[in-house]
Amino acid sequence: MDATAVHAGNVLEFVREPQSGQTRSHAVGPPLTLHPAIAGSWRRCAIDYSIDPGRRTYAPTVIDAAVLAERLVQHADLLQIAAAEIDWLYEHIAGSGYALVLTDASGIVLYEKTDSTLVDVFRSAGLLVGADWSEREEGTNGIGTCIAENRPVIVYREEHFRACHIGLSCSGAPIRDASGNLLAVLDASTLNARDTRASLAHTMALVSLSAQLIEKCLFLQQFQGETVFRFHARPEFVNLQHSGAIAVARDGRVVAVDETALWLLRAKNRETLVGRSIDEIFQVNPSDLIEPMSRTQLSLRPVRDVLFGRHFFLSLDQDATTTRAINVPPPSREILQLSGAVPRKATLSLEDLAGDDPQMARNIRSARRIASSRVPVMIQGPTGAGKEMFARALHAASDRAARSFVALNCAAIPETLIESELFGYAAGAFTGARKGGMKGKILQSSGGTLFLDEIGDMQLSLQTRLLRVLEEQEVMPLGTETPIKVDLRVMCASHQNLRAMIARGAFREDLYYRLNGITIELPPLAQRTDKERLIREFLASESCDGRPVAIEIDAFQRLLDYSWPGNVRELRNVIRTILAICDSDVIRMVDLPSEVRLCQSRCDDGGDATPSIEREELIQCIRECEGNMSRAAERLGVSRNTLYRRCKRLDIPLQHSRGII
Ligand SMILES: Nc1ncnc2c1ncn2[C@@H]1O[C@H](COP(=O)(O)OP(=O)(O)OP(=O)(O)O)[C@@H](O)[C@H]1O
Repeated sequence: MDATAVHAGNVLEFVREPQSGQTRSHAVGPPLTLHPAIAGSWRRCAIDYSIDPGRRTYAPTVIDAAVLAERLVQHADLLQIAAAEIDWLYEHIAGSGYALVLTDASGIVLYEKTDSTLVDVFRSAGLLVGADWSEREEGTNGIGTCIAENRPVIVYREEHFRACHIGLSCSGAPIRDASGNLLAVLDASTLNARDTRASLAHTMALVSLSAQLIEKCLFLQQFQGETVFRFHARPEFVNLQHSGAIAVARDGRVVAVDETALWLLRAKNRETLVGRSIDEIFQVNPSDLIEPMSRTQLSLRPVRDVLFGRHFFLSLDQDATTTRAINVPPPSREILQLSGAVPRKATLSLEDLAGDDPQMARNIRSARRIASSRVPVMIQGPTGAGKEMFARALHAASDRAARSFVALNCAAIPETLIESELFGYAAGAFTGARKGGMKGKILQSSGGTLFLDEIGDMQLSLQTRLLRVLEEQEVMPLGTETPIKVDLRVMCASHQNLRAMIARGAFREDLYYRLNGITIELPPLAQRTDKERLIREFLASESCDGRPVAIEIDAFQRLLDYSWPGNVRELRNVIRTILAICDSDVIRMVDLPSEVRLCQSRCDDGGDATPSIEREELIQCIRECEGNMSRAAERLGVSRNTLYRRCKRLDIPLQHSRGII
């Protein structure tokens, strides 16, 4: 017998036959309980590579320095992105005894990050730049086995084939290129004997998320300057890590898709998508899609996929042209101390929403004027911009404030249910109806306000019935014949272009005019000039333990510069997450979610549209302060550094002594 895998419960015995020289294995002792990936790897180690599992003396195999230098150059793009992500991940698991390792597709370590106190221990375990962790060299391990299996793999202590590695527990995840080929492996290894296999599942999840993010950044970098669409079933997730990415050539043909896109579209492999025209994947007109979206980059477009007809939101990627220069600058230690925590309000008033954004101020002026009238209000704006919030504030400012505000999201409930939800029904109106019948939303809102969210999703037949209710101010629940008088005030919201829907016959023109007494256009967050105020307010109101919040200027600036495709909702969620995970007194760049942190700030590249209103206001403020930048900064509630950065981003020329030239 040449080899016995005794260190994992006497599972396999490997025997080399003297005549043929071949190795055979057979089970001994308890039945085989190894994970299939580990069992497969052991087989390869024993049979294909003839590795002796018992040898305890160990020296890592390290490739020649010149070859290593070549590989580092070859993988420069990968390294730039991955190093930033690994450093971030490391910050979050620092002190827990882990080494984070990036290898190329052959298992050669290109980058590692280790607890400074454990550097020597991990080095002697072989986790050092240049070491070869292929399965052929080191037997079953988190890196080599991940490469061989081409999937995420946990290798827990005795599951390592070579006895010298059984102190290690490793979680390795593959990083693939845009064609789906293995490019690298990200691995987290620990020598901590207290970690269980179950606890490694959490590490594996973190490592897999980081690997996915690196993949996504590489994908966007590779297709920078080309048309890249991001999509997801939830609008808030578009442009985040969880969204799918599709690169499309000028003729509308798909050039590449990432792993998430495959998964979201339930495609078996890339071949089923690459080479097809985009309209064979989504129900869209390719020319419609690319042109208008590039003009209004922030808009999300609802689409359905051709194969299953499922809803997605699609957006043109805005960062695809900026990811090349991902360089995480050394964090500035300058800190912004914000005022003490402010209690969160359930409903904001129109005054609360006012801020100092000119468009919002106009909206609020219009809203106040018609607050107590029956004038129907149509609120338009991208997802998460605060349409419902605005409607609630308007209701609270009206003379109906003491009565109910009843909301119905026409996109969130099946078409078949909208009718009964809206109009209600009498007892026994249909099979399955509630015993006592149901008071519909229209009746519930009588005397108060009915808010119909995503009105564009209401089917035409219901639009006709709704129109009748509005005209006659009476409703007839299903299964009844007596109309009930109602006192209706309707507000609607939509992120769709209802006029375009009218042109296509998907929305009734007469209903549109009936609902559209005044239009409130909510701007995307990225275009609001009071973004800074909102960030400050969220940092104060979302701080759960009531402590005043402090944040590094650079992190604050990154929050200001991010494009916020999910608008105010996304901002609020991100700040909630930051406050929940930040365990020090100061929020730092590493506490920001990867999508925000890794977005190349617009002030760095200057490539985005200059918001002229912001520029004008800044110039005005500096002039009013006679060029005194400290005073101007104080007046704007920002640091001098932030003010200078903004001037640079908005291309405002300055003279050191007198502010604006
Ligand atoms: N001005 C604001 N101040 C504080 N929070 C806000 C503000 N605007 C929006 N929010 C928050 O953002 C979230 C999303 O707002 P809301 O639901 O009103 O957006 P929406 O435009 O109606 O979104 P959707 O199109 O997805 O229905 C809300 O939970 C609210 O807490």
